Amino acid sequence: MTHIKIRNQVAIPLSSGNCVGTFISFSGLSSNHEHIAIRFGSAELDNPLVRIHSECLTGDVFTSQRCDCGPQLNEAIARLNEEGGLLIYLRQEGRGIGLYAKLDAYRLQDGGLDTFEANTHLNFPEDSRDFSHAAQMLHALNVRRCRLMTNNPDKVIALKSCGIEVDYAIPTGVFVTEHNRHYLQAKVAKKNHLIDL
Ligand SMILES: Nc1nc2c(ncn2[C@@H]2O[C@H](COP(=O)(O)OP(=O)(O)OP(=O)(O)O)[C@@H](O)[C@H]2O)c(=O)[nH]1
Ligand SMILES: [Zn+2]
Repeated sequence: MTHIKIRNQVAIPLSSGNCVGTFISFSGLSSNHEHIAIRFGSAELDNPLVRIHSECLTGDVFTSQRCDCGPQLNEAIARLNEEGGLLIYLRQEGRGIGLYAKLDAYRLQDGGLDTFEANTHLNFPEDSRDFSHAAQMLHALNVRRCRLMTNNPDKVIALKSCGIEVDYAIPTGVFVTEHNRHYLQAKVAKKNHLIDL
């Protein structure tokens, strides 16, 4: 594994959750993206609560109802602030295909394809994300074991294959709207997400 180190740590007050997050940048990441870790409270490093969240500009910033990213991010920040822990925010927008391609995929979804079919129709894998960067960041933070907030079994498998033990997975809330029901159903049907719809 590449040798990665903490580059800088800066405390930033956040209105969401009315808390302070310490934003941690890294040097030596084997990625061109500026992935970031945010530490809340006095996160113990033995077995911390961790949320690994992939960037979703439309959902995280603009409150898009097409997905569940915004509510999941807010839920994670609130819980991490309460209990202490780490948010690993990966800049792999659109499951790794980028924002423009995600918008192309949305158009195809409006024509009837599901969220995974739209990706393959555009000649992308169903999910291009690489969670090894999250594992590298956790290693640099001296975390070898964590309690992961996720419904996605692939994240647990990916972390374990990179030497991070997942003590147990904590399900996130289920945030269904009339606009994201089809998106959530596809995650359950095709990627075994543990969401009770
Ligand atoms: N290609 C594509 N990406 C999408 C679509 N909807 C949301 N996304 C992206 O999916 C990713 C969602 O990431 P997460 O919430 O971390 O992960 P998850 O796989 O849903 O798993 P959880 O840990 O259970 O939330 C973000 O990068 C979004 O931009 C879509 O329709 N097409
Ligand atoms: Zn989203």
